[in-house]
Amino acid sequence: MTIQDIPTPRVGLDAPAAARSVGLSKIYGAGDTRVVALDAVDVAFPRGEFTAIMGPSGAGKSTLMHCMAGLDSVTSGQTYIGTTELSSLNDRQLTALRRDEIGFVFQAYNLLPTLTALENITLPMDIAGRRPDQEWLDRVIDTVGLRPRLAHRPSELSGGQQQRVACARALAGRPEIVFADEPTGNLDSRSSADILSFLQTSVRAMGQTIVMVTHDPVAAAYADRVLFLADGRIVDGMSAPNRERVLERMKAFDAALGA
Ligand SMILES: Nc1ncnc2c1ncn2[C@@H]1O[C@H](COP(=O)(O)OP(=O)(O)OP(=O)(O)O)[C@@H](O)[C@H]1O
Repeated sequence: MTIQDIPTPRVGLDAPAAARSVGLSKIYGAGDTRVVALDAVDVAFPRGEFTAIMGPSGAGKSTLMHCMAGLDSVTSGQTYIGTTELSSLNDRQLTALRRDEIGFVFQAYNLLPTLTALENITLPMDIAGRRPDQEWLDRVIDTVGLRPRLAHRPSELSGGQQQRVACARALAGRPEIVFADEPTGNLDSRSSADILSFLQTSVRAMGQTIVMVTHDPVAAAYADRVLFLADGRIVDGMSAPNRERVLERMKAFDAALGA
């Protein structure tokens, strides 16, 4: 595989993207400790699509998500959620945008231990003073299969159930986009499959946009497309992935990088 074979993801205002970046670079440190974590990345995440981001450790996957979500500042370039350019916002506006437009799912579920599952799910809306859309909330709760557990606190739930609460919380406010950083990283295969099916259903049946970082070809196969990152650049892409093709591509990729 050569760099010329690599399809460049389409970036343009004509394609409605839930989020996109233009020339996004992120440099940590300076001098001897300088690390180019992202190197002029152009990427677009179209609405209603489930994108998996893969690549070796240190490739810049988490940095890309954090910059796209306004959790980390960029060194140069622009990031957009919908049509809003994040650097144009002040801190208060950025906090509101993160709360209202973005859902997050992290490996550590970040649930509040004193709240019930339902209270955790609706917490972002409660903080924002927004009433949940009950029909949508019911749909999310039923899709995630948590109705019998809504009154339970996180400590009374299994890891898989806690992650489902985290997913439901991310989706409950109908955000423009959900960023999930290894959402199934520490779950058994059955719980992982449940979570991934739920994320996939939320995209296919409810039109959600999801970006998920994963190391797992099985998880990536639930996505509509996989983007491969290496050394802070998007170096490859794959539509309609399946486990075998993703594994093959990862091997080819390792060989090319090792060459
Ligand atoms: N706060 C920071 N200060 C300095 N360097 C950082 C910081 N955060 C990340 N880096 C560096 O930026 C690069 C990209 O890191 P990032 O966490 O985005 O990679 P990743 O692809 O998510 O890796 P992994 O799969 O191991 O989680 C790495 O070389 C990392 O060491």
